[in-house]
Formats: sequence, C-alpha cells, structure tokens
Amino acid sequence: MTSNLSKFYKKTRAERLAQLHEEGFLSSDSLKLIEANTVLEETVANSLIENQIGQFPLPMGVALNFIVDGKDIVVPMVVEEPSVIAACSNGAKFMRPLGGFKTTVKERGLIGQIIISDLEDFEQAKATILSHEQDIFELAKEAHPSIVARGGGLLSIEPRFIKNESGDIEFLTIHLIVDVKDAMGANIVNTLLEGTKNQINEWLGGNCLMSILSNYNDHSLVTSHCRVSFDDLATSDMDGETIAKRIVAATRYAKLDPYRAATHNKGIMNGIDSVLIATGNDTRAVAAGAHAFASRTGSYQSMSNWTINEQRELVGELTLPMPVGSVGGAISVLPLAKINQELLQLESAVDLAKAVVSVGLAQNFSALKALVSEGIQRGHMSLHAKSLAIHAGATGDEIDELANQLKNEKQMNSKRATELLITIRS
Ligand SMILES: CC(C)(COP(=O)([O-])OP(=O)([O-])OC[C@H]1O[C@@H](n2cnc3c(N)ncnc32)[C@H](O)[C@@H]1OP(=O)([O-])[O-])[C@@H](O)C(=O)NCCC(=O)NCCSC(=O)C[C@@](C)(O)CC(=O)[O-]
Ligand SMILES: NC(=O)C1=CN([C@@H]2O[C@H](COP(=O)(O)OP(=O)(O)OC[C@H]3O[C@@H](n4cnc5c(N)ncnc54)[C@H](OP(=O)(O)O)[C@@H]3O)[C@@H](O)[C@H]2O)C=CC1
Repeated sequence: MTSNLSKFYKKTRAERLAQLHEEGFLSSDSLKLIEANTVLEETVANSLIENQIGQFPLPMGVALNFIVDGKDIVVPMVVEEPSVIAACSNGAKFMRPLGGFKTTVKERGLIGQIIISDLEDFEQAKATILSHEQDIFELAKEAHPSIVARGGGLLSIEPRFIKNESGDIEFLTIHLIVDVKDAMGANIVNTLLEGTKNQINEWLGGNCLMSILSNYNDHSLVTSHCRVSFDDLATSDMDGETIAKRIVAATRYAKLDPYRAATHNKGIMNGIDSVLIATGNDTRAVAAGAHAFASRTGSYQSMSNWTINEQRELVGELTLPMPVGSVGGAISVLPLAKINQELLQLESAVDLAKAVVSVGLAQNFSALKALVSEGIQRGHMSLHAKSLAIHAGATGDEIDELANQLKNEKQMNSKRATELLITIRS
C-alpha cells in the first residue's frame, strides 16, 4: 500500500476509486457505498475540491422560533451532533416573549495585510504610506474593478508597527480594509492585495514577506442581544432568578478559566458552524476569527456575556467577527446553499451574519440553562438515544422503540442498546 499516488488529481473519479481499491485502501463494498452517494452533480463536486472521490451527505434540519430584528426566520442547520438544533430552537423560544434577538452591525469591511520588513526608518515608511493614500486607492481600484463597480472596494488604510520579542519594531504591516459587499471576500481581498503590494513595497524599499487577508476580522463585528424574564426562566425545580444568577456566574467563570471557555465557546460554535455549512460558508475562516476575538484581552475567554438588568431579566450579548457571504465561493455553486438562503429569506450577507450570531447566542443560552439546572445529559442524551439505536443496528420503527427504551435505562450505552434490540426483535 502506498499513498504516493502521483497525478491522482488528473484521473477521473472512477479511476481514483479504482486505484484506492487496487492499493487496498478501499474494499469493494466501501467502493459501492461511495459511488452511490452522488447527491451533488458530479461536475459541481469535482469543481469545488481536488482529488474528489465522492460526497459526504450530512443531515440538515431547521432551528425554529427565531425572531431577529423583528423578523420571524427559520434557520437551516447542517450538523451531525444531536441536540444542537433542539437547543437553538429552545433558546430562541425563550427569547420570543421579549422580542427575540436584536442585532447591531457597526461596519462591514474585510482586512487585508501587506507585511513588510527590512526598513531603515519605520516612522518614515509609515509617513510614505500615508502620503500615497490616494495612489493606493487608485491601485486598489485597478486591481479589482468589478467590486468597485458593485459599490465596494478599498475603504481605508491602516499602517501598523509589529514589534518583536525585544520590543523593537520589526515589521510594518499595512491593513487595507475592503468593502466586499455580499461576498465573504477572501479572494477579492487577496486579488486586491496582490495588485497593490509591489508598488507599495517599491515606495518603501523594504522586503514584502507576503500579502493575505486576515481572518481576525474586527472590522466586521456583529452583536446580537436577547432578554428573558425571570418568570419565563423558572422551571419546576428552580426559580428563574436563581437560574439567571447561575447563568451569569457560569459566564463569569468562563471568563476566568480557559478550560471552561473552550467548551462554552464550542457550544456557541455548534450553532454557528451548522448555519455556515448550510449556507456554503467557510467555517474555518469564521472559527479562526471568533476564537482570536475571544483572546483579544490577552487571555482566552467566553465569547458571550450574560447579565441581569433592573427589570429582573437575564440579558445575553454576543459580539463576533462575522465576515460571511451570500454570494461567491461555494455559496454560488452548492444548490442547497441557495435554497437555504431562500429559507432564511436572506436579502444580504449582513442578514446572514445577524442570524448566525443570534443562533450562537441561542445555543449558548440553552447549554448554560441546562448546565446550571438539570445538567446537560437529560436533554442531550435523550436525543442521543436515536444515534445509539442506529449504531446498535436498529432500523425503521425499531429506532424510536429502542431509543424510548434506552431513555428509561440507568446506563445508556451501546452494549445496553444491543441487548435491548435483541429483545425487541425476539
Ligand atoms: C434538549 C432541550 C431542548 C430539551 O429541553 P426541554 O425543556 O425538554 O424541551 P421542551 O420539550 O420544553 O421543548 C422546548 C423547545 O425546545 C425545542 N425542542 C425540544 N425538544 C426538541 C426536539 N427533540 N427536536 C427539536 N426541537 C426540540 C422546541 O423548540 C421546543 O418547543 P416546542 O416545539 O415544544 O414548542 C434542552 O435540554 C436543551 O436545550 N439542552 C441543551 C442541549 C445543548 O446545548 N446541546 C448542544 C450539544 S452539548 C454541547 O456540545 C454544548 C456544551 C453543553 O458543551 C456547551 C457548554 O458546555 O457550554
Ligand atoms: N483565509 C481565508 O479565509 C481564505 C478563504 N478563501 C476562500 O475564499 C472564498 C471567498 O472569497 P470570495 O472573494 O467571497 O470568493 P469569490 O471570488 O468566489 O466571490 C466573490 C465574487 O462574487 C461576485 N459577486 C457577485 N455578486 C456579488 C456581490 N453582491 N458582492 C460581492 N461580490 C459579488 C464577484 O464577482 P465579479 O468579480 O466577477 O463581479 C466577486 O468577485 C471562500 O470560498 C473561502 O473559503 C480563500 C483564501 C483564504
């Protein structure tokens, strides 16, 4: 067996599968299963990625109960984890009585970096950049005329000094902030950077290390707020004020302990990633920016904030960089991504960004409410039971029957699922 399969990318999908089979990486049965999964048109699947051998269908559901800026929306989510969609729907339901989620967007710009070193005089270099501001705007326009034609293009220029470990300035990094309209904009920005960096470096006489967009996009921050009254929070076992105070305490703890912050934020990204996948967006780009933003104080902390106001309400806030697109990249190529935009009644990329951050906040609420009251497992595991049943080999009606039996078990595990399935079938 060797994975050194030269020019694999030049083969057809059938030839690639045959070679993996011949090399012993794939059995004939696995081959057949991969060949059967062809929901996407072959040309689409083969144009998006390299060495494409098949497709990987994931379940798609909808989160309900969302009101975002006064508009009722149904949110498509693609995710493999049980209880995420239930949690988002549950959280959104709690926020409805006080108006759902209200969002604010200060600006929407994508950051491109031109990184330059080996400069004699950094202050002089910075002054040179500022003296050429108009020239840089012209260069940017020439580098990507079509985004300018769409009303976008270079917004501002921000020279930054980057210091090394000894505290000396080692780099002058020029940030170009670009309005990419409804695209996520990475390709737009990277094209614009490559069309401007050489001339900029010539003016400075330095060494241009690279140019690339930044995923730490604090020029595309979106904030979502929501509120829920103590009365609405109350459960049969715990009064609303206690739940609210415990959620506030849980969030404060997630600001103090990175070990907790990582899980707290993973919960938020459960909701966010699911909507990004459903709409053909780049989950890695958003995740990189979100987690970087969560470290902006110097320590990695909770992305969200929960407080109590004077009206005896729990108030949630989540602010994240959310440079998502409603056109471009895979968005314009994946048929279901476009259908999901219809489901979301999307009118712009900003609409999507607002919905995504609100979903993250709803998921965070439900996770924290469960954690500080009954614990996460009741809700999570009851929905996990179906996965266990399927894993045990249940099919058709057996799945619900076995899942219902598993929910009444003290220990919900695959051994018990197999035993119960044998009983069901006997
Ligand atoms: C699971 C629930 C919602 C049950 O909660 P519940 O109180 O039993 O739910 P309910 O029966 O009262 O239903 C309330 C609403 O929840 C939704 N809902 C309720 N059940 C379903 C379902 N089966 N399918 C779809 N939606 C469902 C639905 O919108 C429903 O409204 P209704 O339809 O009745 O008008 C709750 O316990 C919960 O939200 N738990 C949190 C679960 C969670 O956060 N899961 C994410 C994965 S765990 C994780 O990775 C994140 C974490 C926890 O580690 C993050 C962290 O550590 O911070
Ligand atoms: N670090 C990162 O995050 C990186 C991400 N990427 C990938 O880059 C892709 C996103 O880059 P992006 O530039 O969006 O990709 P595209 O180039 O695919 O999409 C942008 C293009 O969409 C067209 N367009 C149509 N309508 C609009 C509109 N209303 N607003 C803006 N553009 C419009 C424009 O084409 P026209 O110019 O013809 O008018 C524009 O150039 C993602 O797939 C991402 O995975 C790539 C590199 C790095």
